[in-house]
Amino acid sequence: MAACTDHLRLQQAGHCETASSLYARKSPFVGVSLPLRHREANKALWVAAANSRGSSVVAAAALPTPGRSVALPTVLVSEKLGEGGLQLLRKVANVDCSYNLSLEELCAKISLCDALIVRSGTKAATEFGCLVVNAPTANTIAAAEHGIALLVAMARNIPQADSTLKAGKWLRSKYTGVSLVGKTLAVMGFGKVGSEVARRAKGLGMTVLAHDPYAPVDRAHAIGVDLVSFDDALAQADFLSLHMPLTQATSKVFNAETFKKVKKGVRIINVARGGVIDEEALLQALDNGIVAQAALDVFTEEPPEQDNKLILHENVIVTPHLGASTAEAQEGVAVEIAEAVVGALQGELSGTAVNAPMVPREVLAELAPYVSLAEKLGRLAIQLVGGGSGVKNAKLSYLSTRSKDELDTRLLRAMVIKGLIEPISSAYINLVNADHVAKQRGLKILEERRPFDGAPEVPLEAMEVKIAHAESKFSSALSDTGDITLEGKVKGGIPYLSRVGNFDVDISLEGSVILSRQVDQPGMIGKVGSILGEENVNISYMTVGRTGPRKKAVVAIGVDDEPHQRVLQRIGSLPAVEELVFLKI
Ligand SMILES: NC(=O)C1=CN([C@@H]2O[C@H](COP(=O)(O)OP(=O)(O)OC[C@H]3O[C@@H](n4cnc5c(N)ncnc54)[C@H](O)[C@@H]3O)[C@@H](O)[C@H]2O)C=CC1
Ligand SMILES: O=C(O)C(=O)COP(=O)(O)O
Repeated sequence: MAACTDHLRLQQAGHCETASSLYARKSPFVGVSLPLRHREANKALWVAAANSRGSSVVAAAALPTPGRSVALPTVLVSEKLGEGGLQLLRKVANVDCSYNLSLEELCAKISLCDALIVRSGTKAATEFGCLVVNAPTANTIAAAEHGIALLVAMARNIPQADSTLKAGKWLRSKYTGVSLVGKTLAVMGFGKVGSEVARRAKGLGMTVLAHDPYAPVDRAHAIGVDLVSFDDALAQADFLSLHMPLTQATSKVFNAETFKKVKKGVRIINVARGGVIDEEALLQALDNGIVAQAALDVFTEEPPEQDNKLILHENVIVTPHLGASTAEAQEGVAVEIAEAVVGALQGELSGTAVNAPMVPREVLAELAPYVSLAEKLGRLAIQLVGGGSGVKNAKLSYLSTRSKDELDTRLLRAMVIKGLIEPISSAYINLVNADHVAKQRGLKILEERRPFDGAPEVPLEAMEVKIAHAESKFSSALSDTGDITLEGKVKGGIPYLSRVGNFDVDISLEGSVILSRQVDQPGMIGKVGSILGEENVNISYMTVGRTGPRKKAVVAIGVDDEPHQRVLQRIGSLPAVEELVFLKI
């Protein structure tokens, strides 16, 4: 397969990241990962696939930064896209339609563009923080119609009869078919395509069952379909039509064991993904008559080898992944994907993202200051780590009136991870890849909600970030449990640091801050202020958090610029100052 070869070549050339290898089917777009890797870390890239399982990748830089704007974006369309979609794109972007690029050309171009639209199958890019969106609905009917077309064509041997007649043979008895009316069709996967197939099969007078562990019973009943177990579906079906996605759970789910459970002479249609069938096992089942016929639009490897025995089998009819290939579907898909890309380029969140949780726009607006707080807490916490203890566990606590359903913390968690990891790595982190990167680095994130009896319109009263069992270069940041502990709040839309370790503070989280622990005594603020004044460092604020009068105090001094090391040493050498740290916010 060309795509695989290209992928291999990329890997051999050392360009490709394993985790970002893209599921490629008809085209060499596996190479997408290469330019992603070589892009500037924070430059947006969006890739869109104009189909239901393919993908579009959106530089998730746009996600955690509400209101971010992209000036004159360039969209690379590297597979044919309907005119309606192109027109939409041209309104907001430079559109480069380059359909027959070599892998190298594609890679060169992609590094200069903001979005890439392809037709089939990417599912990675997560590692690079690129949001993947797709066009999941516009080809549903086309795929369902193709399923029905294959069902009927298979039952009546139409492809075989057609080709033999064209070869001059008039074979009437050889191609006696089977009737559909009264037969049982089991729809495996009762989603968008499966339910449309079911609807149409009922119109053909078939009894339709469906197996789908996640489908709502009501929706099935509304179409007059019973949901049954996998084994019941196999046991009852005269025809099996496959419409589930290819996942870990469905990979080769139709295998030698499965074929032992089917009615002898069952007929199978697959317009989903080749990988849901163990093709070797199907070939055997066809050879020994367990499966009478198969109609396949999709294959494990696409395009398949020319001598593929399954494809050449006389009881198998095939099409080259044509499920979505109607003029209407392609135009619909073009518009659907173009709208998703336009929205994404304008900083909106896509409703069709496949690799990121979707946060509705109104929720995003409400959470915006907390998003900033979360990142800053993470960023400060990591700067407080010292010694060789490492960072293995971070615990995030949300003090809120809201229940789990009412406060979606995924975005906040992602931003804490961003704050924790970005300062210590070259990773670019956003909502898409935060959990992935944390996991990759062995950083465990625990979340906890603490109920708060306050105004329900405030999403979050306070947020706490703890780095568990870490050594700190500022020991006052450690709570009693030995964790680096920071708590923050949002006041008037502005993020504040409200606690450091056991010390209550009140620090607006902007600029930079010098934290010092000292003995609470008269004259200290003046002394520190004079040093900073002499050194021409502008103070934006100074706050004192103390354990009690004349006991320990943590003084936070907001400064506009990073002071010279000498300045910090001068403050640190004041007799009352016990420890000192400079933190960039
Ligand atoms: N041949 C072609 O050109 C086309 C192929 N497709 C493929 O058809 C398949 C279905 O697409 P849609 O209906 O749009 O997706 P969908 O997401 O709407 O439906 C998939 C259904 O499968 C169900 N499912 C998941 N795991 C399952 C399992 N283990 N057993 C049974 N059901 C399971 C889900 O609950 C869902 O209801 C996909 O694989 C898609 O890629 C879609 C369009 C065109
Ligand atoms: O939408 C899907 O899942 C498809 O398989 C269609 O892919 P295509 O757009 O025909 O490359």
